[in-house]
Amino acid sequence: MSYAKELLVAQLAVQRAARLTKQVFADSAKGTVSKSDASPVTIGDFGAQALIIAALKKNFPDDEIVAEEEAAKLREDDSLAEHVWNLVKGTRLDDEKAEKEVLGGSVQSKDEMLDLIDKGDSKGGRSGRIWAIDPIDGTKGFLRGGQYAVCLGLMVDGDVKVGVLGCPNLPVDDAAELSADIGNGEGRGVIFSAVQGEGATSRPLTTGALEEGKRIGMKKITDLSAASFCESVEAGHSNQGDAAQIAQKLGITRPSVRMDSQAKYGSIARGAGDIYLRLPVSKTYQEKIWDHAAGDLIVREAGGQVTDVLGRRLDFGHGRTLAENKGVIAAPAAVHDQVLKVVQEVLSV
Ligand SMILES: Nc1ncnc2c1ncn2[C@@H]1O[C@H](COP(=O)(O)O)[C@@H](OP(=O)(O)O)[C@H]1O
Ligand SMILES: [Mg+2]
Repeated sequence: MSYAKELLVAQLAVQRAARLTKQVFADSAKGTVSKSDASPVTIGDFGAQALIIAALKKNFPDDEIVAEEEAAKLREDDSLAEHVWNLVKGTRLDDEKAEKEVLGGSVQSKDEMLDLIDKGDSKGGRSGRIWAIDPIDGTKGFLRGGQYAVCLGLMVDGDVKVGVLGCPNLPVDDAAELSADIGNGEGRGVIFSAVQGEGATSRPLTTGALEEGKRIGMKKITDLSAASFCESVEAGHSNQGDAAQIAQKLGITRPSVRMDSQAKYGSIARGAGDIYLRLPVSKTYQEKIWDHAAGDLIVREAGGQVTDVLGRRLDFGHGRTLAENKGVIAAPAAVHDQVLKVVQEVLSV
């Protein structure tokens, strides 16, 4: 089974949505809609979700979609909806042909936009074709002026087949050192992609699918003490104390790099950094599939292994959440077992 068309549509959809988010990012208020500490939201989340779903519905009308946002807030507040609509109708790819022939052109009206946003309400599950969308992953990073990612994955019968991550604030250069710093914005913007069984690639976000991607691969490390690892900026998303103990037991001396969003998966997949740990803080939190689907495939296709802290593969067929998993360990396949063992010692699981 070839997923060439799905990959092309996903890359162009992410490229166009990322373009919308960049406009919001450039604004000092960052389009904040809600500052809720648990899950802040910006107008960029709604706009990017509408544009991605428009492209998916045009090309794959029967596929289901699991997306993070819903339009209820916009339906209650027309000036907010108008604001999002202005962004959505004004955002196109430079390539007119791709915009029209692949993405299906613009959304026709504000009402259509609201309906599209609400098409991301699938329950997910173990059968059929289901897309997972996180329009702005790492919203807290976005609001701080840091890293964020536009994320899209296709699952078929619960298995991720296509993954695309648009990271507007990561360096284009795959050889750049691991850092969450966005500098002055020069040389930034990369899109990571993978298709199951076909490897992972990166290319500049601005050229999107119009240019061949470059193969990426995880760093080959044998000595774990030389590894560098990354984790969430938010202490509420991943236990940083446990991570420090794990690093110490592995003999890692370099401080962890803290970075928001699935940009962490993309970074280690291209060998900028080696290990991504996401260690449960609360016993009850269930990870969301849109926070991991694309990254999980990209890392595995780049030569990595991704499991939870109990060593189980992430189960994307369970529904909208990874209810059957706890935490995430992403590392080069050759050393994943070693890392897992130490994680389990420290967490006593
Ligand atoms: N208590 C918690 N534990 C783990 N992840 C959480 C969490 N609360 C929120 N998140 C998720 O963490 C994501 C960001 O991950 P990271 O810390 O790697 O940047 C958020 O995505 P959004 O920013 O799309 O809401 C959100 O879904
Ligand atoms: Mg997210």
